[in-house]
Amino acid sequence: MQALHFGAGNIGRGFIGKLLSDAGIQVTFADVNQEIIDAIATRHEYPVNVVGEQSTTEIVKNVDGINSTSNEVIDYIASVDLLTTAVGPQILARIAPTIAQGIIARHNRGNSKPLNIIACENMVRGTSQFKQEIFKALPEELQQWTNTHIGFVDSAVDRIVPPATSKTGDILEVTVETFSEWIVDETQFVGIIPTIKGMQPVDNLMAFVERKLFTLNTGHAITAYLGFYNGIGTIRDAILDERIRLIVRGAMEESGLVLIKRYNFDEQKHMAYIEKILSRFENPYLQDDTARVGRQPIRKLGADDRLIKPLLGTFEYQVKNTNLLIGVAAALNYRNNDDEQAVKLEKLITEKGVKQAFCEISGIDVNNSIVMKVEEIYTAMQDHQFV
Ligand SMILES: NC(=O)c1ccc[n+]([C@@H]2O[C@H](COP(=O)([O-])OP(=O)(O)OC[C@H]3O[C@@H](n4cnc5c(N)ncnc54)[C@H](O)[C@@H]3O)[C@@H](O)[C@H]2O)c1
Ligand SMILES: O=P(O)(O)OC[C@@H](O)[C@@H](O)[C@H](O)[C@H](O)CO
Repeated sequence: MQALHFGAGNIGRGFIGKLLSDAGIQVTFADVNQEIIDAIATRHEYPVNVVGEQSTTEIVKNVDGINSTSNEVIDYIASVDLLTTAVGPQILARIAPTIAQGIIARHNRGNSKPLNIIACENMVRGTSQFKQEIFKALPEELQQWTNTHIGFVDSAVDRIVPPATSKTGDILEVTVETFSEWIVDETQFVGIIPTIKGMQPVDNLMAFVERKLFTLNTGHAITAYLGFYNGIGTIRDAILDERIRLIVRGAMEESGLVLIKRYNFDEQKHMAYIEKILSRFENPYLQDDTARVGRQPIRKLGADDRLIKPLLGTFEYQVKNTNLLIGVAAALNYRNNDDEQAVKLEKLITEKGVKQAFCEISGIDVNNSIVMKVEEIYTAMQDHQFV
């Protein structure tokens, strides 16, 4: 089996590429970072440090690399069996026209073998959104053929992989936590579902996507924003601060009650899931900066993302939301001149006021009672009358 993976970054090398390669699949990475691609194409292998109480270094072998803007990519798409991505949600629309060209080439070459596409991004049904972008660039007469021969498989991915500095200066070396979870929607594959150790097919993906995004990522983001607010640089140090931990746990419990009601999760198991996540944030073997986890605050304040979607759920199911509201206000308080979206957020708040800025970003109606509460907490934080 052959796979083309877009994005040779942390998750690409440290998680998805590794699982595929471990399963005996020939993986080619496509990336815009020429230095990384050259290194992969020259060495055909790289080390992954799996760190925890028992740390190991594993070598991912038999991999290749190509520049994602080269024409060669089209040939790959025309022939591979699996196409995966871990590029970031904002990049999917950018690479969609290339995928469409590859599909056209696949069709024109008479390749009717199944191809499955899986976007491994922190998004709700990211592959389905990717499909829409790909279809915008496909001629109408090819759409039916594409629906028959190509599976667009949604997934949930969970493994904390921050950028790490290699002691030997190896630009391909990546450091990952021991935990990993890759869940895919078994109902969306075309052809036989490949057996890949560590990839779990399920028939109720939405429950898994929301459980992960609205627990781990909700808690992670709030840890990052409250950490930043308190001048703390790493997720571990932030979550070890008792005041922050209380709010983060509280926010995960609030979103948890929504999830329990929505998906009928077992309450005890869900609370254990939250505790496990808190211990993962504390991982002493990883250095994860609050700036990485807080990156792109406008995306994170979006209607379908980790802060607003669970907050709206608390109204739907009539559960408490004090801590989620603090998380949202902390996100609005995030300032980082190295983060394009943080700069844009600050500008929007300065120009329009926090209320208007928040409503524009989150899609929440200005008359919704949430808005006033968020504004109150935001202002208290601005006046340093907060944790
Ligand atoms: N790092 C984590 O802990 C983690 C865990 C789960 C999910 N994710 C998700 O995985 C995705 C990737 O995150 P990451 O942390 O690996 O980011 P990253 O920045 O380390 O990797 C992204 C890679 O995509 C490449 N890229 C950018 N534009 C491209 C293009 N046009 N074509 C090909 N490659 C391109 C970049 O050069 C980079 O190598 C995100 O959606 C993130 O939310 C990350
Ligand atoms: O990648 P983002 O920006 O959507 O979110 C930042 C982190 O919360 C995220 O990368 C986690 O580390 C990851 O989702 C763990 O599985």
